[in-house]
Amino acid sequence: MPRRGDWSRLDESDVRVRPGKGSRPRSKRRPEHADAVGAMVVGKDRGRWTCAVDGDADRLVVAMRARELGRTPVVIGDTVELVGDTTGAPDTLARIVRVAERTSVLRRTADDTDAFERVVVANAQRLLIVCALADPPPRTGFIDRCLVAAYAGGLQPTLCLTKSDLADPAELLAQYAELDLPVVITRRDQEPAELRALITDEVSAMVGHSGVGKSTLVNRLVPAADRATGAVSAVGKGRHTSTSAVALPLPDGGWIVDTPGIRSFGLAHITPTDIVAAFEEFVALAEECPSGCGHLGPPADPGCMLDEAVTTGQATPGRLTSLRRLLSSKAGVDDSAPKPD
Ligand SMILES: Nc1nc2c(ncn2[C@@H]2O[C@H](COP(=O)(O)OP(=O)(O)OP(=O)(O)O)[C@@H](O)[C@H]2O)c(=O)[nH]1
Ligand SMILES: [Zn+2]
Repeated sequence: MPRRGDWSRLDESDVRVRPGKGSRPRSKRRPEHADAVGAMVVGKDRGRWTCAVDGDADRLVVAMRARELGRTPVVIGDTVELVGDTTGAPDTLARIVRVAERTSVLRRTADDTDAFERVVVANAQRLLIVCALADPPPRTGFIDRCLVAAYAGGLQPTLCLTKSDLADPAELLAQYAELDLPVVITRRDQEPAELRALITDEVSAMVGHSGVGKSTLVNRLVPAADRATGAVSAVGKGRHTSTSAVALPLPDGGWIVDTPGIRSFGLAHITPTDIVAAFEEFVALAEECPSGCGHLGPPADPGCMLDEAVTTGQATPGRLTSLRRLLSSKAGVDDSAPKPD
């Protein structure tokens, strides 16, 4: 359900996974791959990818990247084609020969040794932003950055507020009321039925600070997590949490992708326009703004037209405040990134 995002500005690595066009002849190997099987990447570990054939969690195959793909990034959630031994029998290894164009991308910020922002999850429909109502206290700065990353990457953001036995959600909810976000509230001692219903049959990526209760939720949602992830990664086992993302199959269909390695999101390439695109009632006015307008309003952007939407009643003041908060979270320094585990 990628509703937003400008796919013409993907990073260099995305370009290569696009289907070839133009006059270059198709690879000679292609007929050989006529029997390739489709699969979804559900795990990644040291040059090996675990793939679910036809998206079936019971048909896991370990694969390597075929040489012809070069260094084409292959990430969790990617739709790939496999050749070779795709039985999934022990000690077999298939080859990934194609990676489909992505419908959404969740990026993390490059670390010090990385020149580029990296896609960590592809094709997820939803970003579950997990935030505890207390212990640790909610950090709206982090939530806002997650929202920006979701809007820009084409994922539907959803707020998942945990530990409702410890604090009342009303105050936090009020801050997000204008965003039309799906919100679910959970607590350890209750079945997360509402959340389960929401994410079944979808691919959801999950993010949140350490200690907010992600593992507690995942164990509730995916009782068989260990079995399904097999050799690739052990998520939900406390301190030994892997730093790479892994997709876990939901019992009634769909996948949840835990992203323990994400400390902050790649927002560097996101423009104010990308964020405004998620706020439909402001889109037309934003086009009348002076070029380069950051849409923050005075004093930063004195010529900004967005206030006009409020004056004319097209938008509520709360929507504009919410939009500008997201715009400044992108512009500002993130002081609320989760610390490494
Ligand atoms: N009171 C209360 N405590 C909870 C709730 N959910 C989780 N906890 C506790 O919060 C602590 C952290 O929960 P985890 O599920 O390990 O949190 P996490 O987000 O997976 O943390 P990392 O593994 O560090 O990323 C544990 O002691 C949980 O028992 C809840 O709804 N209410
Ligand atoms: Zn403007």
